[in-house]
Amino acid sequence: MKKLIQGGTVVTAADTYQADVLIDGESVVAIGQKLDVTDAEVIDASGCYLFPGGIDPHTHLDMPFGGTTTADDFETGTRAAAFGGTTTIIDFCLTSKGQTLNDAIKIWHAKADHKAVIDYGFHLMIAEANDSVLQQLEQVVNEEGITSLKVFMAYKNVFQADDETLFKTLIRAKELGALVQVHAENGDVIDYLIKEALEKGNTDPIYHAHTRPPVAEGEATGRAIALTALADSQLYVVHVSCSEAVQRIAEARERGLNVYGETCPQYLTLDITSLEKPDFEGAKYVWSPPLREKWNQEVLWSALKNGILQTVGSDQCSFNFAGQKDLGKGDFTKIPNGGPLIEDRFGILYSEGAHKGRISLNQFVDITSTKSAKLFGMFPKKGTIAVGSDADIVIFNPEVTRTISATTHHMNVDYNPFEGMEVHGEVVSVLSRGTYVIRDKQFVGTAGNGRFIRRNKFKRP
Ligand SMILES: NC(=O)NCCC(=O)O
Ligand SMILES: [Zn+2]
Ligand SMILES: [Zn+2]
Repeated sequence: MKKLIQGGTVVTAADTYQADVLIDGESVVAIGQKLDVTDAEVIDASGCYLFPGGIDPHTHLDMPFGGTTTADDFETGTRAAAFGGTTTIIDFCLTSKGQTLNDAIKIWHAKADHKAVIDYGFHLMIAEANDSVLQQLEQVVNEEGITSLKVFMAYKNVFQADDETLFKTLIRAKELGALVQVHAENGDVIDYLIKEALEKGNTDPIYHAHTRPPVAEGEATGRAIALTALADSQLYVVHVSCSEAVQRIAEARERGLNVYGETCPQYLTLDITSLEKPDFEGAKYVWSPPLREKWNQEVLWSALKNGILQTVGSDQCSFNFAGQKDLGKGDFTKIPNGGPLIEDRFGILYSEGAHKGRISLNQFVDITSTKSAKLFGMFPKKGTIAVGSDADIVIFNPEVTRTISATTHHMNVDYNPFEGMEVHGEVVSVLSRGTYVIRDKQFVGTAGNGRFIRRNKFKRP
């Protein structure tokens, strides 16, 4: 049966207007004032915004990391994402040296297919760029629809790749029409600083931050940009945390380079002091790059507002405090890096961004949905509310305030880094390709209903 959403305010990256939205099957088929439809289920959205479903461009679900595996898998993670207003995620498919890319992708499909409750795509990690891998990439991009490739410049002896690998990946990506992503921190320098800290007996969580200084992020960001310019390619810097990196991206964009950047809710709202919490609680706040001095937050907000950074990803990478984060008691290097954010990314951006006037309502949509759809080859099927687009729609009540807590969140993890934070606005219902996933704040979705998205090649937005 068709669905007619009545009385809501449609918000896209470009416009805000009152209209009814008619859905037939998986798509939006009409938008207009007082649509005259008799054979549709009517959904009353009076007083609510209708946002395009959020697109989270950065998640790690069911990922082995730091000697353990993330607490959320594709079922719990995508369910929590839907509760928070996200209808599409792009997860990072890991690879290792010697493994064929196809084998790695098969493993990631086995984790996701039959489990995801919302749509999903994959980015592909590049561990090495030998002739075989570079040749296999043709099939990955052209047939699998995996059109973004990730190179880690940090995590020495784990994921870190060298500059040759990054440079070759940039050149191949340009040939094939893929976007290269980097985790930009200087892993060699960090490795040195870590050894020095441990030798001095500095083992508490705060030393995670002290051994990963902003200059290590700024340097790697600048280096990745320089290699991108040399390769005449395209680059997306993930989880930008500090002014040093923002400056490099701003300069690159001013020069007309094809360079984009993402930040995350934690860098916009939390700061380095959280790592000093007593009783090892600082471990809950261990991300790489680390939380920074508070003044960086306003730099990041204005970079979002001014279009220097384009997206906000959750970098969802959840580990329980008990039994996982505590692997690093007595040695901060053993704390699994990452946190649970897939559920709160959208809501925090609305509340701290649009509600507080740091970004406009349309920018909120652009940053949480539209730009990711454009950069990652899904627009206009995803990322907007328009005739012909997938009916991925969030019905959002801006009038309510609520408090974030691990006791009420839906992620499979025993803490929430934003515990006690009051946020404005609440997701009421979520439709994924025309089907309810969340209805009146209750989960009504089905594991396996999420569809793998073969994405289009990179096109400069
Ligand atoms: N960011 C983080 O601390 N964990 C997830 C892995 C990564 O993105 O580097
Ligand atoms: Zn990273
Ligand atoms: Zn990540």
